[in-house]
Amino acid sequence: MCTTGCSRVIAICLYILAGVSIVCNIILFFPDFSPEFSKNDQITEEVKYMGGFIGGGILALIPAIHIHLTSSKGCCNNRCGMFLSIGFAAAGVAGAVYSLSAAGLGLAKGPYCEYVDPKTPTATGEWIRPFENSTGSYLEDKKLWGGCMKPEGVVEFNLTLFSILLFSAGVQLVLCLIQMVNGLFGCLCGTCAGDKGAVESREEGWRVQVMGPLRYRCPPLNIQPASPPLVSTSSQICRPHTHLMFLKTHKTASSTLINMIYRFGDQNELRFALPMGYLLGYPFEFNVHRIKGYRGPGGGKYDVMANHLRFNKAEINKVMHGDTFYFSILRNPLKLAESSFAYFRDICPAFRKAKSLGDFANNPSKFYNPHARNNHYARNLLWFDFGMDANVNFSEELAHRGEALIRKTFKLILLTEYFDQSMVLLRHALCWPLDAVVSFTLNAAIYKSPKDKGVDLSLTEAQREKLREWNALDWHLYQTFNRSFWEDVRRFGQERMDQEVALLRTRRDNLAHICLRNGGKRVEAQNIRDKGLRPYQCGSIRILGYELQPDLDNATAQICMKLIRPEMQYKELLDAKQFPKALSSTVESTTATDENEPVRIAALLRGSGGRASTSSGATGCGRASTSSGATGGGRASTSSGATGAAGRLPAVEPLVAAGRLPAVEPLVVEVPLVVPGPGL
Ligand SMILES: Nc1ncnc2c1ncn2[C@@H]1O[C@H](COP(=O)(O)OS(=O)(=O)O)[C@@H](OP(=O)(O)O)[C@H]1O
Repeated sequence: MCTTGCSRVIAICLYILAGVSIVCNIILFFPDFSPEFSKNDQITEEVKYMGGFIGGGILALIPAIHIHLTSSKGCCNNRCGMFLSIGFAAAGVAGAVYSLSAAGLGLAKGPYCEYVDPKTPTATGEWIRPFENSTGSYLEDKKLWGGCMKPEGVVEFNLTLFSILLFSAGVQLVLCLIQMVNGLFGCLCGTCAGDKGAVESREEGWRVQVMGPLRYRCPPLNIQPASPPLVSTSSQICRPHTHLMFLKTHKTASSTLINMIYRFGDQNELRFALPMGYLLGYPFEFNVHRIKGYRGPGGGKYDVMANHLRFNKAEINKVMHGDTFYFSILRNPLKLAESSFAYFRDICPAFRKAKSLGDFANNPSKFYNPHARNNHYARNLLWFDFGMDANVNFSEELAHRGEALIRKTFKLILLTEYFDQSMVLLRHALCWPLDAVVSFTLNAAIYKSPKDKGVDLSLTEAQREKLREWNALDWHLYQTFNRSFWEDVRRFGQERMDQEVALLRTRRDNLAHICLRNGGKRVEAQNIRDKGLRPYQCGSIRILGYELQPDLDNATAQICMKLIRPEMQYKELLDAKQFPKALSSTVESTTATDENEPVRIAALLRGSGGRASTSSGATGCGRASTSSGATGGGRASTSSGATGAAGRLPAVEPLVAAGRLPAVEPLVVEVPLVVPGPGL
């Protein structure tokens, strides 16, 4: 029997015994079943102590109720409930001892009665406790009992009821002691329900258990967390997550990540919350009306939300499933500032006014107007993307509050600098196959090339420090989530992590060898022959892409294309798939452009060589709305004939089957998705 079952048996026994004790104690007030003797104060002190009522009754009932709750679904069927049951059981022990003592004394001293000594039957009776000093020996000599004239049969009455009380208090004592041990086991080892009943969150190392209107605080116990582990073990059976919300933070490798998410969703027919253009209302806080085709509360939930948006939990909740897995990625704010400075320089006034990143770092406030449009790219950009006010002064309290808010919702925070380790954690958290998280670095820029005049990103140590201070809220997030990240890695196992990272890298090398020209050397957009594979260019910075190996057969080309298809083209492909009738003109007519989004993608998709013109009045690199220039609703054509038509493209298995790619052991998947296997 497990701890829960044991609790149930104990609770039921305690209920019965408490009831018996209360009834016996009450009856003891009425010898000869008459109220007369109580009225005349002709009952013993032991009855008046009410050991059976208070000790064996009330003090046993309270633990019984709690112990019962630990055994049934609800508030207390968890480690915390079990821990508390130890205290309740201790109260039960105290009650039982009290009842036991009162009953023992009552038995030993005998009843109060009108007594006539049997040796002198003619004498008149007097109200005394005739056996008070007999230390219980009167119980063996029944002849003495006859001396008690009134109340009639009081010795038997006394004997029976106190014996019952004595017995039940003894059993209660044993039961409560057992529950103390059982509670300790339940607390250390978990209940049969595996703590499912509790709604738990972490707060300063204390676990808070919400129990209806009550809140229990349990001391931190040095035991494994009761919640399921973040990562699965290789032998664990798990079910792939298909409800995802990825907060696509800026300049953090989020385009590489979204490629994986697109691939997986595409492969498994997931429903995406797609933007009308390329942003879900960014930089304004997310609002459900930014989702293309949103039909109101009855329009059903989305499986995946991943495009750039400013986080707004309440709105996101309206359209995402309750079990959605929230995750995001952070980057060292200094590296992020370099990337952001280079990429957003043309649209962010604070950056534009500065001669170099170092110049900006020397005195950011000189260049920064918090009210100017697009200046959010210049300060605490991560904090801003998470939906918080990035312009407030740093304080420890604020930083911790922001951190706590993020922790409350986001199950996993990845790090750009440890991208491969992040992918291992992610794939285990999501129960995805290895191939679903193999990727090539997308959206990478080349700076400091002689051609990139004007983008000087060099920093002195003092300037670095100033930038850290300027982005203090982001710096706090990065540091704290960096710590948790490595705690997760430690829990996962460093050796296991190293093995999986090596496997992931080998897989990437294999795929690069098969798929990519020059073994995966990155190429400037205008040199990519297949115009559909040219990445979007922003401002004066060069964003690199890849070329496919020439002479790939059609099936292989289609597999490989998915890995390097730039974000916008992939989004258009998914859009065309999800809104089949909304090809070209229809898409265009139903698409409202975000106020802040420039219209530049058309040139890209038409294949103008990558660098989008800003002459259309476009104000920035915010990923424009689609246009009729999107070939076939965004179906980027390729020179190799892999058209990327809307519909499912083959996964990597054909490459494995053909012996070109080694097989890898997948996680054991409990329920296969629509299409089992790697999500390429
Ligand atoms: N796998 C991997 N590992 C490490 N770094 C990577 C990876 N993939 C992309 N990147 C770098 O991420 C930067 C682009 O970030 P985003 O794609 O998030 O940018 S965007 O906000 O969507 O425009 C960009 O950084 P910079 O080159 O410094 O600008 C990319 O090089």
